[in-house]
Amino acid sequence: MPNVNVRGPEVPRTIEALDPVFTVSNLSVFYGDYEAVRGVDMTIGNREITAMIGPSGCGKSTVLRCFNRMNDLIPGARAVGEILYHDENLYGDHVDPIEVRRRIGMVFQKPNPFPKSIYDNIAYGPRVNGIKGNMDEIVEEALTKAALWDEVKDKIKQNALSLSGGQQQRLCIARAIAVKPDVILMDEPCSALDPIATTKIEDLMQELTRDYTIVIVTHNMQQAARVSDRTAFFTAEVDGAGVRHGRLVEFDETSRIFTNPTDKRTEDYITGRFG
Ligand SMILES: Nc1ncnc2c1ncn2[C@@H]1O[C@H](COP(=O)(O)OP(=O)(O)OP(=O)(O)O)[C@@H](O)[C@H]1O
Repeated sequence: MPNVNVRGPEVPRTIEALDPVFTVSNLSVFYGDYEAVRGVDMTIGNREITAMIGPSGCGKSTVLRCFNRMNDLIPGARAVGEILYHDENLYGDHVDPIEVRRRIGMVFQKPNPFPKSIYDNIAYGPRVNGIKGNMDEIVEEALTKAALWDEVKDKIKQNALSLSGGQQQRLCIARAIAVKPDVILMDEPCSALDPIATTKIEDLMQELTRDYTIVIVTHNMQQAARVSDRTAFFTAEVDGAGVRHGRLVEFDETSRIFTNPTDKRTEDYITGRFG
């Protein structure tokens, strides 16, 4: 079991990350010459929910996108440092980013179903990935796991855009599940949803954590406190030249981050004094 230094500046502490899926070491991410995030060390535990919180622009989404190499698709974006995925270098020469994105799915802030039937939204990924099996069963299983089957089973050929926002987001989660991922990344998945739809997604996350590892970026601290096992608090620091860089301030079990954080900046943020 590797021990990971937690970036708790004055009093560095260590936590033991059980069975890490990702081990991030000294990760910096650039957009062109701009170093958006600097020197991140963290581990993502298997079948855990890890939340990334912090004020706007501190690099949460940037780091999240490194976990499935989505930043590769942004011209000029570059990750430096190391991310191990199950002990393998995620950015190694032999690694296929398409396969990475199948294993490590992503759900975005705004539900983005294809303008196709509910059925075809789910079936698309398995088809293009050559997943074998009875497609009807694959579709039903994914929708069931995403807690949507009962609501849509009678209108499976209907256009997905006819669903409510919350249903569309669960459809996007079902779509991610259908290609049999290992990890699901979620970038503010509830920010466009009402409280009831948000609760459904949060309940769903708790269910999904039995089978999947989840990393979520959220602006909602209560959400991080409610759903996650570990929390990473990021902030932006201004360097001598006046340039802002995202930094990971503190990473620990969620209960500790919210009750007894090590760093004053974390405390100020979670108590609402900052951000
Ligand atoms: N595609 C891009 N090109 C250039 N700069 C970018 C790009 N995406 C993000 N940045 C910059 O990187 C920094 C971190 O942005 P990022 O979106 O990761 O932060 P965040 O913490 O997720 O913010 P928010 O909470 O507002 O979504 C910001 O200064 C942002 O302007």
